[in-house]
Amino acid sequence: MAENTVLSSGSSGNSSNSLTMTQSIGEERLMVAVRVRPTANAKEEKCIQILSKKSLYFDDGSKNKPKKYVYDYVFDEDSTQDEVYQTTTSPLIKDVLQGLSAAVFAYGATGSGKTHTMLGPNPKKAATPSSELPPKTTSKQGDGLMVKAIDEIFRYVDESENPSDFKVSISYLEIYNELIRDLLNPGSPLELREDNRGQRITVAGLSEITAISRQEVIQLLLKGNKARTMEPTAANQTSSRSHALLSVSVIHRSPLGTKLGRLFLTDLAGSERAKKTKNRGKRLQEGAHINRSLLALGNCINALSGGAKYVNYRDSKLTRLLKEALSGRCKTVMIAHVSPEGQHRDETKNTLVYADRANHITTRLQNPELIEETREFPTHHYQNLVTELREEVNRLKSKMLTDRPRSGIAAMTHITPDEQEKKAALRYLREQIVLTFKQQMKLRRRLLEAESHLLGLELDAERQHMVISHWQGRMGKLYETQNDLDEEDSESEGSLALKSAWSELAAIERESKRYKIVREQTEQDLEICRKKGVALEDELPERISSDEERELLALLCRVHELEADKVSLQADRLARQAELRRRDLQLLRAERQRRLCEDIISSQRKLIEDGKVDLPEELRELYSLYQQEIHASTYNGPISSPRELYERKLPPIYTRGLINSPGSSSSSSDWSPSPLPTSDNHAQTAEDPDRLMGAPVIPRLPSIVKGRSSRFSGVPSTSSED
Ligand SMILES: Nc1ncnc2c1ncn2[C@@H]1O[C@H](COP(=O)(O)OP(=O)(O)OP(=O)(O)O)[C@@H](O)[C@H]1O
Repeated sequence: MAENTVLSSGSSGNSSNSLTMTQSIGEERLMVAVRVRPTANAKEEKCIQILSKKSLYFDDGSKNKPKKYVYDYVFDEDSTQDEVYQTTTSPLIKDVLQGLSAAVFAYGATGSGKTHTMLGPNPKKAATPSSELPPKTTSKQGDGLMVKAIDEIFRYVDESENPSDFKVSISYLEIYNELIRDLLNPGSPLELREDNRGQRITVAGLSEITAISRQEVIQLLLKGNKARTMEPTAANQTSSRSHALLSVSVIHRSPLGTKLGRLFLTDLAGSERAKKTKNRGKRLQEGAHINRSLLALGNCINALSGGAKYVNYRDSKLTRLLKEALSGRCKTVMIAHVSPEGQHRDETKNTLVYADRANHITTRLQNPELIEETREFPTHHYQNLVTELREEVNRLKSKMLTDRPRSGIAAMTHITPDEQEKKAALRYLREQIVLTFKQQMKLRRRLLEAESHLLGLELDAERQHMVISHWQGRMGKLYETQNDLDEEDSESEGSLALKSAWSELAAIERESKRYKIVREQTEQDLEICRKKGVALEDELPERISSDEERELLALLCRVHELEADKVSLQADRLARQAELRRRDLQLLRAERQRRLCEDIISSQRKLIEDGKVDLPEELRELYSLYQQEIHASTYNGPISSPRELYERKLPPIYTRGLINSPGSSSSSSDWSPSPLPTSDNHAQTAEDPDRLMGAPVIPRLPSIVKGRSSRFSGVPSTSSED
């Protein structure tokens, strides 16, 4: 399935990659607000006294004077949801719509009010039901920040000149016991992945659902909240046992380019003390996981606020996901939550200290990114499908549970002709439904295969383009089409390779066209088949009145379940394959760049030696190091200095391609690189320079790519071995 980037502004999860606009527009301090929740017991002694809208006193219960803490904002017990939203989150919405990333996270001990702030007083009813609100109306007072933010984004989009230029999508996940679960499409735990530089964190298979209205997003949010792990504990009747991360992406297309802005809203689970929460067994284990990840977060905050060069984000999934929000290209707000009662003094102190440290963290803001829609594997189609199927399963299951049939024996003893006819009709219906599903499965498989094949063809085409530009570079001439080349009538190695690449390209294009038609046709067939399935399901009896009907529903459930699992597995497999192919291509590019670098170095070397320029020592060393890297196999025995390595042990950098390159009057016979190595290697080297540098032809293809070259019949492969 798709790999959706979470708190990383480097790329969108669904279909976009960042382009080059990464100019920094300055550092931005992480904004910290503290919200004090209302006291449960007014008579109880308090450990917090609010001084102003930015400061408070904390009394640690000792004889020491209360300590003053200053933050960007302090919200007192009477603060409203609206006030908190307007101050902390609303200013970020404009940035997100301009293409920036922003994050808000709620921090605090268990029961301190994080979920209340993020989701409202009743998280499982996340928002005022949409039916009660006209489409353009803002959320109600009690709604949490998540709903209010979504509301504002859609208000902006709806009021813009061209609402269709915007695309809003969301993903919602929870981290429970160090496992990542998709809240919009609950299933097995998802994997975290990061690119090879550890910069971009993605969640493989996380659904990212595009929504067209506020109502739709809020429905999704509600669905996610229902799926979230919440349990009563002694400290909080509705304790969130997981960290929840909602990501809202806004893509804005304009004549100037496409911008991607993202808002990340995080409701962290609360830190807790086993003694206080009186948790046992499963709850205790959850608490341990929660505390461990929050400890990791605390360590990151400590390191970042202290200006540490190295910050360890790897200790928990939470910190890996929050990395971008804490240190990356993101405007970030932390809302720390505290309870004012004296009995929560220790937790409150911890939170205030963390919040104080977080106040010193800075993030690097960047100009809005222009993004380019790239050829990501199109998994959203499958994710939606899986979601639909799972919803259907739930609907059918709940129908089976609520509708009790008459006893089977009773039904058997009194079968009337009318009932017999009904049974036969039901059997027929069952056969038809199964048949339609089989057909749908077949079509979906064909569609997936067509998508995968098309993706492979695109990569093949890119490979051929690389081959073409490689040879064009070597021959010093641009051939726009194969015709240009035909006119030349040359039989040189380069011309032949170019001709072959152009003809492969033409074959790939033909094949792509053919598969696009197949894909279109399959999509149409699938739609017809799907409608037929829906019509058949409509014929199902309204209420279950017999065991046969119950069995039929059970069968349907099973078919849907199998289908959902299958589609999700297939999509996952194809996405992985696509990723492997993409990596193959990256390897090819790197290899090609390496060869170009070798050519450049050889060329410069030749100039230096022809001109009898005395080499500076550093350059000699660099040559030696370079040669040692590339030709480690030619190294034979210890050496005392880099100079010796350069002069005595290693052959020169020298390629046949260079000699034949345009603009070079030299040939292998008239340029004898000097100083030549004195070792035995040299004899071989002079005779066969390609032994050293590899043949200056088409880059070597990794085996996976090679294996796929027979994708279309009659077209020769162009790997280096050809
Ligand atoms: N500002 C507030 N106004 C009114 N009620 C609040 C406020 N903050 C919290 N509460 C109430 O206190 C209770 C605990 O709050 P909440 O569930 O939000 O805590 P939490 O920090 O998310 O806890 P946990 O980490 O255990 O999930 C809830 O019943 C909530 O409605």
